[in-house]
Amino acid sequence: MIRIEGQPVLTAAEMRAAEDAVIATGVTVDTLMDRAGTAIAHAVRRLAGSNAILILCGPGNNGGDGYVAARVLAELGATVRVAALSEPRTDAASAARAGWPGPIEALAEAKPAPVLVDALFGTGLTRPLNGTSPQTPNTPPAKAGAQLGTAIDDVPGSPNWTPASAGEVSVVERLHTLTTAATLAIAIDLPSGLATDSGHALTTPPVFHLTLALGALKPVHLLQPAARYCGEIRLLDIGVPVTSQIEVLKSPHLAPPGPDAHKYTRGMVGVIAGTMAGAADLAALAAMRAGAGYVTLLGDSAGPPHALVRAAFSDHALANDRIGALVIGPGLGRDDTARVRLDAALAASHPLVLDGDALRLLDPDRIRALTVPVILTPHAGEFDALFGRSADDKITRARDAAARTGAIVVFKGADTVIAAPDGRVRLAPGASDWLSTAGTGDVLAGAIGAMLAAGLDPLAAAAAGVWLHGEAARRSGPAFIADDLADALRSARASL
Ligand SMILES: NC(=O)C1=CN([C@@H]2O[C@H](COP(=O)(O)OP(=O)(O)OC[C@H]3O[C@@H](n4cnc5c(N)ncnc54)[C@H](O)[C@@H]3O)[C@@H](O)[C@H]2O)[C@@H](O)CC1
Ligand SMILES: Nc1ncnc2c1ncn2[C@@H]1O[C@H](COP(=O)(O)OP(=O)(O)O)[C@@H](O)[C@H]1O
Ligand SMILES: [K+]
Repeated sequence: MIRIEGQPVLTAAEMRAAEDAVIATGVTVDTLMDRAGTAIAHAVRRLAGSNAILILCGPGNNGGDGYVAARVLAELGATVRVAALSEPRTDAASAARAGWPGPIEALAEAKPAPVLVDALFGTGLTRPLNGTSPQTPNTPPAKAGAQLGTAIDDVPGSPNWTPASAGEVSVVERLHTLTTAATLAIAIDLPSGLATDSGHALTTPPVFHLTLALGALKPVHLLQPAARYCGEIRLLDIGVPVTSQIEVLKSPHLAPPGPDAHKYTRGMVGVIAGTMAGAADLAALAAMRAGAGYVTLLGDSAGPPHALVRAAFSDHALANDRIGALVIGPGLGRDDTARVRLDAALAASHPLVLDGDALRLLDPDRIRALTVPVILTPHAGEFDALFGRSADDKITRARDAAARTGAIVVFKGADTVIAAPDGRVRLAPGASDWLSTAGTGDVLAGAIGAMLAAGLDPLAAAAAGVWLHGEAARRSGPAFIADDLADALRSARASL
């Protein structure tokens, strides 16, 4: 089981193409399935210990993986049962089923086991399991068992399919019941019911403890709301080479200061204050705690820390050519003073982190015209205001916005997506939900400013800032405030 940091992320079609490329070299689908099932069996064996295992197998190759895993688990001495939704519909899955020597129970009647393995549907699922229309994006997890529908013997989308009537047992209901009854619930490739590429739930699955991704991570493992059904995610190698412009965020390489360092070599950050001084203070504090050598706050502000160099806002102060990054937007306001300060900041030729109100005062064309490196850090509301609303997935939207503006776009949220104009993307694995408190975005802007001023290239700076921010939140536990988060950047940095 491989940890996910830094791993490439592939869409369902890209994964199929990667598999096809291997198949074109003479490796059979059955061999790939055998590798997947064997890797699953060894992972499940390690996790399950001596507990009994129930594997639910669907009609496609995800189900095929389940049959192979069952056979190998039995060979390893595990207590394992298999329950099937229907007959296999692919040759490879049929062969895998034929290789399972034990009985096959009907899903409708299967009794729970302490360890539940969901091999019902994987990347092939394109329709809701219950035949209803897809859920709206970003619907939070519903209560287990909330979506009912598919009859065991009828497969949605098939000519004979009809919605379940009273008395019939639905696939989704069985999946919820058996998963909830298990002490360990493991999804194969992805929880059945989720769409692979968009992060949407086609049908609400139960929440799993662990998902074993086969061959590569997929967007479903990182985008919300899908990611929160996956639990912990581990990758299994199935011998299929994969590359992608999209990667999971990984811990940055940040060198500590050397003996020849001084405050300016570590990076000078300018933070421009506005109507809400606290927000700029937080960004400045965060830049300091993330490791900047010198942070100056331009505008009205008071109070600690004493290490923060405060100065009145002026074109002269802005012209300091030691400034390696300018952060503008947190608490800036949208009044005439804000506009004047923003104009001056854009004219000052320093690399820019544009956040909060600065994003409300700008349009994509004006950002595109800038000749300095630019990092945008919109939350969903700011993103919609700047780029318009869209039904596209979050990766596509962030990429399009980066291409349109020529800037690095950090599209924030519980699933932060970082996109570069050349198409490279970094996906942050689920950060603490306690980040949903005022001021944490200001802290992120400051942390990214510190990374940019330290000389990292803009994509690396954005990625390092998001990583430090997420790690600081993890270390802060529950109910922290943005001030605590800024302070915790220090221990996040120390952990590297
Ligand atoms: N292609 C390959 O070479 C490999 C694929 N692997 C596995 O194969 C999976 C993908 O296999 P498949 O493409 O067969 O897809 P799935 O196993 O996800 O199942 C899709 C099957 O269900 C049907 N279906 C789609 N939507 C449905 C719905 N709403 N209700 C009922 N049936 C529905 C489809 O017609 C198809 O028969 C991966 O997730 C992975 O687990 C692995 O075995 C590794 C090798
Ligand atoms: N539920 C959540 N889980 C993880 N991270 C979150 C969640 N909600 C918000 N965040 C993160 O917290 C920060 C909030 O930023 P923002 O909305 O700009 O807040 P503010 O303007 O109050 O500073 C972003 O970095 C975002 O990615
Ligand atoms: K599955």
